[in-house]
Amino acid sequence: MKFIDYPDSDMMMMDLANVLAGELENTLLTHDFASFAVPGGTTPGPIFDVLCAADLDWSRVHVMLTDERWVPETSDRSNTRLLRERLLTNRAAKAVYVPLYADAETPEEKLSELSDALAPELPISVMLLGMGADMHTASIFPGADQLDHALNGDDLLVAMRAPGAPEPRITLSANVLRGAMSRHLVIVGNEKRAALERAQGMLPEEAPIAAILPGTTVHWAES
Ligand SMILES: O=C1O[C@H](COP(=O)(O)O)[C@@H](O)[C@H](O)[C@H]1O
Repeated sequence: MKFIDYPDSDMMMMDLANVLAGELENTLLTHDFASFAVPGGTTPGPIFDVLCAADLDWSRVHVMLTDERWVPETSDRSNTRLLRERLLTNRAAKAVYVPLYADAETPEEKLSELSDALAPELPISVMLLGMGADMHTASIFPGADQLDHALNGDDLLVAMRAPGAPEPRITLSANVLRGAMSRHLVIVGNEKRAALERAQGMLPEEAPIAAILPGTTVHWAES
């Protein structure tokens, strides 16, 4: 794991957006398309605001979420909504979007359909992850009903429910996350830094982020 400590989060978001744009550009030099996985939640919005204006051939960038909350796009909790409002806009409006949500009561009903659409996009070319203070990443939560399946199974996508998540989730499995050619984790604040430090001495069953850390570049700013 490589750890980069930034003077402030504005600088971090700007720098990281440029790093991600550079990696996508490099991928497009040698591949027909680049697959790009990003988190939802409260952290990545400012990165998306910069990245969406990057001068890239976005029509060859396939954007997907690392995980989704099983709520319609009209909900404030929808990660898809965040993406549409802040990443898939400006120049990046030309990107191909690979959904992790479809209209159904439960994620299980759409798992096989969404997995089939995801398979041709793998391995992920460039990935950005987030992390909660409880050490979950994507939607792989400590205490989740399908934790072992998400950490150790071969499926691409896993549907799960967890005490720390107010709604059902769908998440890329640890296997898919670890397969990404380039892996970045972005976190802000001392609470998450301390959680990350603790996670390094823990099993993935207690601290799911630990399953993805080897080979990942961590970007951190205090505030
Ligand atoms: O629920 C989620 O949480 C994590 C962390 O979110 P943050 O608000 O603490 O940045 C996020 O990475 C994940 O995509 C999201 O669904």
